[in-house]
Amino acid sequence: MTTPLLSVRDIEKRYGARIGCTGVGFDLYPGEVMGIVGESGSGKSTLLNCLAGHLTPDQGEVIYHDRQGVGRDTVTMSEPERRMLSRTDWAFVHQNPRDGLRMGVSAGGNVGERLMAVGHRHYGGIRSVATDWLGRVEIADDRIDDRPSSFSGGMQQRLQIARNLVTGPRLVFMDEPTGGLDVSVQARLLDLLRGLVRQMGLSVILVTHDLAVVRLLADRLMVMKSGHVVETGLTDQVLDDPQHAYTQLLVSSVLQA
Ligand SMILES: Nc1ncnc2c1ncn2[C@@H]1O[C@H](COP(=O)(O)OP(=O)(O)OP(=O)(O)O)[C@@H](O)[C@H]1O
Repeated sequence: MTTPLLSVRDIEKRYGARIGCTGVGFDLYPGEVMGIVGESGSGKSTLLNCLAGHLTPDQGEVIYHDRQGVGRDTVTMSEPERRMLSRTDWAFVHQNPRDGLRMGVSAGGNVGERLMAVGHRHYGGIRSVATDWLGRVEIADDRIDDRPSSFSGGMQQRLQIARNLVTGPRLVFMDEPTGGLDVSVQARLLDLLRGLVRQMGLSVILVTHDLAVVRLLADRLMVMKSGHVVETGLTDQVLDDPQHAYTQLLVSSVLQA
C-alpha cells in the first residue's frame, strides 16, 4: 500500500477557552487534493496553519513522509528543520498575494530567488526557468522586470503560484487561493491551478468556503463546523449526497444563491 504523504492525528488548537479546531485526523496520499470547507469561523485557517507549521497545535501529530520515506512529526521538529522543509518540500499559497510575494522585487526575482534559496547559482539558468514559469502562469515575457505592485490582482496571484511551484514542492497548502478576485478572474485562475496540479501531480491541502472551487479541484473533502470535522468523503459524494445536516445546509445555500 502507498504510504501517506501526510498523516494527521488528533490535532487540537485552542485560543484560551475558545476552540480553534479539535479532534482532526486524516491521511493525505501523494497526488491527492484535500479540500477543507466550512463557514467563516469554523476553524479552516487554524487547521491549515497548524498543518503548515505556522501555528503550534496544543495536541496531536502531523507526520510528514519525506523524500527518503522517513516519517517526521512536524509539530515537534526544530524550527530550522521546519524552515528547510518549507523551502524544499512545501509551499504555501496565501489568499492575499501580498502575503506570499516580495512586492519590492521584480516578477522574475520573485520566482528566481526561490530557486536560489534551494541552491541554484547560475544566473542565466535561473532567469530562463523564471521566464518559463511566468509563461506557465500566463504572464507575458516582457513583464519579467516589473514589480508585482504594477500587476492586477489576478496576475499577482498567478505570480505567487509560480513562486511557490518553481521549486517542485511535494505538498502545497492553499488558503482561499481564488478569494478576493472577480468571478471571471477566479474562473481563469481555477483552470490554471487545476492544470498545474494535474501536470505536476501535486498533493494539496486547500481551504476555501467556495464549494465551486472544491468541486473543480478537490478529490476529497472535509467539512468543518465549530472547529470539528462533521463530514468527510469523496468530493462528488459529499456534495451530491451530503449526510450531515450542516453539509446539507452548506450545499443547499449554494444552490439557492
Ligand atoms: N488569533 C486568534 N485569537 C483568538 N481566537 C481566534 C484566533 N484565530 C481564530 N480564532 C477563533 O478560532 C475559531 C476558528 O477560526 P478560523 O479563523 O480558523 O476559522 P475559518 O474557518 O478559517 O474562518 P474564515 O473563513 O473567516 O477565515 C473562531 O472561533 C475564531 O474566532
